[in-house]
Amino acid sequence: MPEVKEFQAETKQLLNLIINSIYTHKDIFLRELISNASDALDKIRFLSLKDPSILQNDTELQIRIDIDKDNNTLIVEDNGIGMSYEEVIENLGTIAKSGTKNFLNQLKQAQSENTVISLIGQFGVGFYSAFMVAKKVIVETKKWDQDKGVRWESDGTGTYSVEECEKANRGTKITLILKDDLDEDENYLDQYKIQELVKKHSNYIKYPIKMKWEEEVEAGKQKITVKILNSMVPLWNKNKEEITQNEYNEFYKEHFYDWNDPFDVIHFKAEGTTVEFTALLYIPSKLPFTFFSKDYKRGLNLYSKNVFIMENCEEVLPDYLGFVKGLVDSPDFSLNISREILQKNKQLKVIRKNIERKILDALKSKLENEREKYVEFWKEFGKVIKAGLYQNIQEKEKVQDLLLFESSTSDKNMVTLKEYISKMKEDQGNYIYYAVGESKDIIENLPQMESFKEKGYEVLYLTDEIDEFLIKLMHDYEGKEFKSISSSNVKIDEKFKEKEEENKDLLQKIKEYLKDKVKDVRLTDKLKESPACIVSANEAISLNMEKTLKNLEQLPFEAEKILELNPDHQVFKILTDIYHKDPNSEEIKDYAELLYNQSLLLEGLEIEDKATFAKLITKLMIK
Ligand SMILES: Nc1ncnc2c1ncn2[C@@H]1O[C@H](COP(=O)(O)OP(=O)(O)OP(=O)(O)O)[C@@H](O)[C@H]1O
Repeated sequence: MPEVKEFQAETKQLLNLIINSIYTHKDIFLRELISNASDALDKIRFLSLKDPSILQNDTELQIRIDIDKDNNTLIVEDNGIGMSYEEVIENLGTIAKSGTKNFLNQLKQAQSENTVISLIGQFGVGFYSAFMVAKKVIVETKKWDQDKGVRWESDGTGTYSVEECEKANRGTKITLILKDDLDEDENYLDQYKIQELVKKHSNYIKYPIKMKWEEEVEAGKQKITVKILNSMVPLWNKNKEEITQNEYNEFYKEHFYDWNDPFDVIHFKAEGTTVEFTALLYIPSKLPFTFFSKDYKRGLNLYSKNVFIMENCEEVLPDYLGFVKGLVDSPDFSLNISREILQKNKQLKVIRKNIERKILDALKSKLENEREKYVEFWKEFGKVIKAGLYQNIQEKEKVQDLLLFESSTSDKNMVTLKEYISKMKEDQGNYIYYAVGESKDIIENLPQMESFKEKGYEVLYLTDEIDEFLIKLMHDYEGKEFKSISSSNVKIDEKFKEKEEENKDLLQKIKEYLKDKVKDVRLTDKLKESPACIVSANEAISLNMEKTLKNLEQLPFEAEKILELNPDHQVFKILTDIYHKDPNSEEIKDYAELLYNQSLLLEGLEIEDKATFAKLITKLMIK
């Protein structure tokens, strides 16, 4: 006679909730049962390492799934370690986990199904999840060292029965008599559905998961074979030496939905640290087109001993490396890890740190050893890395050496900051000079570039909108300060100070004419060929930043401008002549307008009064 026993009070409550509150996510029951079977196989395999004879003649460790449509049942069976009578009662009648009470209290207060699922996810209901899909569950099990088997049966509503039984083979057979009201997409008697679930959640279980497979070979003729549903050996658990580049690439394309081969593969095992884990990471070669949209999912997939547990876990990947794809497998992850728990998890922080370092090392190595490939990569992902660095400027030290720039002396391989400072001229001072503009061409034609070229100082070309914001935030590299060539206080030579003094009155006059347009009019020694340029009076907001911010409608005011004149230019000489003849000459005003507007044009800025500018040019032409 079977013994009828009550479930422990907590188990009863839990079962009640599972049966009555969960309508979605039911698929995971199969993963839970397969994972338990795999654990049971691990245990017997472990014992057999010491004493192979305990396997007797049942040596192929495996999991079998059987579909019995006639009886509406699904069976998951293993030849693992099995359970004794006491163990069955202990394991399948109670919840031995600490925190059960607290968990159940929270569960009772949960308002929505999502909260219930999330809580259950955190706690892990394992075996009991079978009751999400089954109206009755029968467990027949035989422990490896026992003669008799045990049969356990329950409908999940309060009691279960347990009795000794005859069972030929070692291991556990779980029979689910499926609920009658399952949805159409919950057809667990369909071989394709089961195959899909196994592939999705348990593909890398290391024991074969076998199922009878029916196929129509000819019209009306069925063939039945036994199919192994899972691929078993996860690529990431193989030795690196055994994996070809092609295998790595195929795995990437299959799992991460990319047509292109990855730019780089990083595969490593971390042992001896506080957390043991294996990571297989891919740096794509092309930026996904959804990357900047909210549809793009960052993060790595998590596995625990080959069992898939979560997609796109953001916690293991720093934000600024969000384009990296891949997975992490750690025996330390709980199968039912939830997002809430993840955020507080210390192990994940360790993993994240390790992963970050490996990715940065890989990128650095590409930069050093395969420069051309790295330049290609940079052209795709540079913006992302810069944006990431901008948001986490505290990461500066780690990332700054990965940055590449075009510059006045670089070739197609561009230049790193390290290379820049190694080439600095002795009389250049402590400055890394940069120029901002929409393109290389525009920058090269900036009047301010002239004297830098002459002096042979390298100038970084900042052509991405984010560049100047980033550079300003970085402030310096290895103690060398970033300095814009358009900055109003860049002085290459001090000699011209006297000249400024000599021409004070003229400069004042021009300033009066340009009243609201400029904050100041000065002389500069930055110009060679050009008579004048415009710079920003404010170090914090340059003219280019003004342009960007205006486009984003982020800036309600204009950057204050300074007009700088080249005292060695013919135009300036003419101006001084006019001024000396007649300090109130109208012509000075015309020149002031022309120089100001011409400088705006060269900076790529709008001329405010185009008609007057055109008139002045005409006037000049017929003079
Ligand atoms: N197929 C099986 N073979 C042997 N023992 C099993 C099997 N399935 C379950 N058990 C035993 O029942 C226990 C309870 O299983 P359950 O799935 O509820 O929790 P768990 O596996 O310990 O935890 P979790 O599933 O949350 O990781 C297991 O720890 C195991 O001892």
